[in-house]
Amino acid sequence: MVSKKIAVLPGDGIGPEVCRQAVKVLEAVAERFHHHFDLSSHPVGACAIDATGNPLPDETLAACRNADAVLLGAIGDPKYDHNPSAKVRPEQGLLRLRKELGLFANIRPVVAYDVLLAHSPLKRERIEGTDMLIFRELTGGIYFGEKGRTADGEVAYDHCTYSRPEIARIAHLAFQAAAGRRQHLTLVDKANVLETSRLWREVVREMATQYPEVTVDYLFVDNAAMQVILNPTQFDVILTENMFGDIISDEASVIAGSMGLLPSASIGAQVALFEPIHGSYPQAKGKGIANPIAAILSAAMLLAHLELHEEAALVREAVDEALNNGILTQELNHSAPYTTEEVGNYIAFWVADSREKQWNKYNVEIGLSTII
Ligand SMILES: NC(=O)C1=CN([C@@H]2O[C@H](COP(=O)(O)OP(=O)(O)OC[C@H]3O[C@@H](n4cnc5c(N)ncnc54)[C@H](O)[C@@H]3O)[C@@H](O)[C@H]2O)C=CC1
Ligand SMILES: CC(C)CC(=O)C(=O)O
Ligand SMILES: [Mg+2]
Repeated sequence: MVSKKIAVLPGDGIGPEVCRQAVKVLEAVAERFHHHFDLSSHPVGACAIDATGNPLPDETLAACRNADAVLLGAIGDPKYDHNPSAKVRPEQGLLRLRKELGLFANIRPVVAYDVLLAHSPLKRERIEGTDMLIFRELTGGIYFGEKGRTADGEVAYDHCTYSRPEIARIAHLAFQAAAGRRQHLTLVDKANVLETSRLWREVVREMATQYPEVTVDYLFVDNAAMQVILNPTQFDVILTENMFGDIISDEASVIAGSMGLLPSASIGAQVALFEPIHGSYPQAKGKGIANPIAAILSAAMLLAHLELHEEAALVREAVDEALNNGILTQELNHSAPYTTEEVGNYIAFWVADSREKQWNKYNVEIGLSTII
């Protein structure tokens, strides 16, 4: 039995709906394994602005610092997206949270599920077998550089800066991951144009001598954007800066079949945070159509981070079971879609119950039930 404090930040739009399913699955894990998860909910994003005027209230940040792990839904609201002059924005809450917690590495696994190959608009033979890990730098680059306007408002700027230590710390993680996988790392940059990208290349090239077993490729981001959907099986670990990683990973979700399938882990020096790669998908809010699997797989990554590997494997197994049995939301199951809640219930039930199910199946298969 373990006892863990998990801060839950549902956020905006579909965030609360998908988070609820992930929490249900964590509760099923706690029940199954007799763990104690202290799950507390805190506002971030637009809902936090509405309640307090601050997209990251002090209380929320303190709860995250105090927790063993953080689970986040998504932030963002059209009332800010459609108001470019808004001074306080939901995204500032998430960016500040990442910075305050020192979450410099965002890890986004992308796989092509056999059972969903037909759901991707991409050709089956191109994507079959895809298994890549994207390491996206998360606390630097253009998202965090100085931004502003000239006095007359006619010129705007967003500065992109990277330091050698900022690049080195995530590059080490990516090399280590590659060493434990298929020993292949691709740095995605724009070194033909950007000075920051040239520094990324320099650092990675030097570091490569420390990881002789890892083959390193260098790819310009425009070419990478094409290669990721043209020939994704060539990639093992992709390492890239903040904005390129944001864009490339949304694109890569087409391989899996839906944005609603891709989880992520953000790690750094302190507490780690887990969130789906998608946003608050406001068009779907309250309709019960959002896919909760990205959030549930983020919870599985959270469990693995807490060294609860058997528990994480069970959640992934339950997700596979849902995929294999067509227990899917409408973007993946057009003919007989399940709701967000139904998919969550199926997975949580499977987690809570799977051992008995396997045991019963085992009994029947070897005839134990007739012997005993
Ligand atoms: N980490 C975060 O909290 C993020 C927040 N955002 C914010 O979210 C808001 C909406 O941004 P968008 O650009 O529309 O991106 P989005 O990721 O919310 O939605 C883009 C599209 O992806 C699909 N999608 C997303 N989540 C899905 C799910 N769970 N199930 C099925 N399909 C899903 C839908 O087709 C949707 O139209 C904005 O305010 C934006 O700033 C965007 C990205 C990340
Ligand atoms: C909403 C942004 C701050 C970031 C984003 O799109 C992401 O982290 O995927
Ligand atoms: Mg994004």
